[in-house]
Amino acid sequence: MRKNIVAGNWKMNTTLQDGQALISEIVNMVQDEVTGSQVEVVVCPPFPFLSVIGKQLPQGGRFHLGAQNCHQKESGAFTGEVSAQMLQSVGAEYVILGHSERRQYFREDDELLSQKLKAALAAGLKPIFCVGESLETREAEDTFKFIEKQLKDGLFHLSNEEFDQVVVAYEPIWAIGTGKTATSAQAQEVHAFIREQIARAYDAEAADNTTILYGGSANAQNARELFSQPDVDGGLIGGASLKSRDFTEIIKSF
Ligand SMILES: O=C(CO)COP(=O)(O)O
Repeated sequence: MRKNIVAGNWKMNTTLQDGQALISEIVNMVQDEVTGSQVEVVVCPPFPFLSVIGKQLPQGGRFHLGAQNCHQKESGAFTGEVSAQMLQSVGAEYVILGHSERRQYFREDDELLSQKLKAALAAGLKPIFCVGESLETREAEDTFKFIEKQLKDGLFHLSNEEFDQVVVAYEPIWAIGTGKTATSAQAQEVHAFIREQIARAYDAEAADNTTILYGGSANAQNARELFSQPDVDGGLIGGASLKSRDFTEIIKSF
């Protein structure tokens, strides 16, 4: 079902102690200040903190725990890796897959991401599947073609039932960590396009029910404008999710 979600991707930041202090501030501020709106908050700390941070989140409310990656296999001799089932067992409900940093630095391609998606879904996790073009692709006016291919090759192999569990995040690479946010019109244009592709691959109902988040230099100043767009259902926030006041303001932007 389509929801409003603000997700914080901490990436490889904080110590456990700093992360605990951050989340306790966020929880307090959100509980004091965010009233009425149904926005769901997903916190995605690094693997070693998941269990501890998860326990700090008020249960049964708007807060949910997410991970930033998972391995494609259920278990076995894969030293240093973390399975979807492990994440589920420590309380994660979501997992980010296909982030451009993983595609770029860890060479995750559509084939591997398809396997990771299957593994996440089999473990009962909800994937937050990221797509997004580089500056070069945008300047060559190939954005739509590129996004269409990422969706087709990485995501649309899922069955209707599987796809129901997926949140899509549009993260233009040129906007990530750069301070260059997509304008609300640029975001809306691509979000509407993604929804159209979902309607084609599945049906209108699936398209209407899919939550599509925007990510890339979203902050307390621009969130309201971005979230006011009809096809922008929330944000996947990097840098600003590490500052309790900024993150709370973004949550309040609905
Ligand atoms: O990559 C992002 C979230 O996954 C966005 O990062 P920034 O908000 O730091 O640009």
